[in-house]
Formats: sequence, C-alpha cells, structure tokens
Amino acid sequence: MDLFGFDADLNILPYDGDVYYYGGILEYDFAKQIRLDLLQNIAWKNDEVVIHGKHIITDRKIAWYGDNPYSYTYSNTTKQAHVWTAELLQLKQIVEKHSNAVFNSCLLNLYHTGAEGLSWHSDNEKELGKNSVIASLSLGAKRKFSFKHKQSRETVSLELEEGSLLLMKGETQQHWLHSLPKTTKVHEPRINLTFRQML
Ligand SMILES: O=C(O)CCC(=O)C(=O)O
Ligand SMILES: [Fe+2]
Repeated sequence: MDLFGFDADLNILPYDGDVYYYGGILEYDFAKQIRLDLLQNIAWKNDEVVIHGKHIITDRKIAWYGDNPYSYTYSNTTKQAHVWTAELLQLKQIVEKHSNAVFNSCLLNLYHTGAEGLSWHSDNEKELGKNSVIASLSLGAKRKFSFKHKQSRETVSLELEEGSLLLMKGETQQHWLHSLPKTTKVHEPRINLTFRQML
C-alpha cells in the first residue's frame, strides 16, 4: 500500500502497531535554517557496526544526544550520547507538544544523498522501554519510508517530507520492521531525528 494524502488521526498500519503521520509541523524558513544549523553544529560521525563479526563503517552519519551521556548498544557496538544543544532542545519541545510525549534522547541520521539509506530493522533495543513512543522528524530531501510486518510480510510505504513528524507507538517495534530504501532519484541530503524514551 502507498499513502499519498495524510490524516494525523489515521493509523497508517493495518494491525499490530500504531503509526501516525502528521505531515509538516515546521514553518518552511525555520526548517531550512535549522537544517543548515544541524549540518554545521552536530557532532556527526560515520556509524560503526559489527555484522557477522565484520566491522563496517557506514557512509550515513549519525549522532546521539540526550539529557545525560547515556550509552546505547545496537549492531554489537556501544555509542555514547552528547548533551542537548540549544537547537535540539527547541526541536524536542516542538515535537513533544505535537506528540503528547516526553523524550530524553535523540538519534540523528544524516543521509548525504539517496545512495545512503537504512535497511530493515526495528527499534526494540532493551534500553528503550517496551512499547515506548518514537517521534521521527525529517528535514531536507523527501524520502520514501517503509514498514514490513515480521510475519505477514505486508508492507506499507509513505513519503516523509521536510519538517514532517511521524510517530511510532504501541506494539509497532515488536511486529513491524522499517527501512529507508536507497534511491537513485535523490541527490540532496536528508536529516532525520528520532526522539526516544530511554529507560
Ligand atoms: O531516517 C529515518 O527516517 C529512519 C531512522 C531510523 O529508523 C532509526 O534511526 O532507527
Ligand atoms: Fe529505526
């Protein structure tokens, strides 16, 4: 299924999870200014993962921020969070207002072009509470984002536009994978911020 219009009250997933797309929540000029600011001032680093014993450095860049210097483990590597910048705190406030939830950390991803993406995964690490809310804010290039059910393999896809907010709640991470497919059509960078609730 592909979704074109959006309705923030409508659950995008047909069963076993709750995902809501709010469309753009940031003013055009503000989104542009904050995107340039984040490109400059975030401590971007290529991600390092260990898969089947192999050490891999990704082209995509990431950074972790939070209330405290939390450590977080995935793909067999442990990362340390930086403490919030003023811009991130401002975005956190806006996102919290729209999502009616409180977040204590954020993972930022920087995809330089459509040649970079994120393969199928769910954010079900033990540091995240069971059924905790994840709020995903997108800046820059519009990209396709997909969900795939772990048993039925049914997929649901939508386009995430600049300044848009996507909420993943309930049992979503238990039953669905998500991915950001690579594409040859996009040549501009995209920044994604996933605000999270760490235990
Ligand atoms: O870039 C995105 O939209 C998704 C990021 C994501 O799924 C993650 O960081 O876990
Ligand atoms: Fe994710």
